[in-house]
Amino acid sequence: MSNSRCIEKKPITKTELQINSNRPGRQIGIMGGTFNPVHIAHLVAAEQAMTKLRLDEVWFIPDNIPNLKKAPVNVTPKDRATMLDLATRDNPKFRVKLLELFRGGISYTIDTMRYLTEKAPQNNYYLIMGSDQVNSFHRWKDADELAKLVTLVGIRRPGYPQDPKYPMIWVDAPDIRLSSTAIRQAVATGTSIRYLVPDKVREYIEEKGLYLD
Ligand SMILES: Nc1ncnc2c1ncn2[C@@H]1O[C@H](COP(=O)(O)OP(=O)(O)OP(=O)(O)O)[C@@H](O)[C@H]1O
Ligand SMILES: O=C(O)c1ccc[n+]([C@@H]2O[C@H](COP(=O)([O-])O)[C@@H](O)[C@H]2O)c1
Repeated sequence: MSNSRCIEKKPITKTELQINSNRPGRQIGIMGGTFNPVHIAHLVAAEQAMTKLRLDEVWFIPDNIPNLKKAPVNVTPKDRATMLDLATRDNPKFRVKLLELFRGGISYTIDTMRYLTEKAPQNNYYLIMGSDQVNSFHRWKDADELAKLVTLVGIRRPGYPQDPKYPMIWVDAPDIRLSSTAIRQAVATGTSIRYLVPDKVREYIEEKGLYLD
């Protein structure tokens, strides 16, 4: 299978559904993010990539300090990880991995993927990202090496035209115009976030009084 194949906007065909069925090893999707907080677009992107690419699991990996954006304020890494756990618990194929939080410092995806590929070289890794990240991927640390270690998977994100500079697979998923920033702003202004995040995440945000200022 070629990495440069583009399945964007086309109906999924039988061949595409079988895309990974004969690749040896386990097929693991990696969904990295700050998840401040996790919202439904993260979950939809992961589920669509997992089912359409026939992945065995998706591992959600919250970053500690993000490289190219402002570090989260007024929320602890534990809060972000707990919300991720609450959001993914009912899906047996979704896993939360805290290795970037334990590693500390700025989270570079290359460090994570070097570690994972050394630890389990039999696995094939698929780095799932929205088109905002696709467009800035060339600025990531050691992007050339990273693009060789993993298969890059893009999910279209409203407001961010697709402009890939690296070969990748596009997975067609429903457009959801939503961001963690919008969730935080909604809470701060007293607007409902019901249905924008899983109920348990909303309850956690309310109980802990997160994002009120
Ligand atoms: N609405 C969306 N559609 C598709 N992909 C998304 C969407 N929101 C986030 N993603 C993707 O999910 C991953 C993690 O994103 P992140 O945790 O930074 O969320 P965010 O909503 O972009 O946060 P913030 O608003 O705080 O920057 C990234 O690859 C991002 O591109
Ligand atoms: O490794 C890098 O240089 C790098 C630069 C920007 C983003 N990332 C990763 O991309 C994922 C989404 O990032 P963000 O900023 O949208 O939360 C998250 O796992 C980040 O660690 C990684």
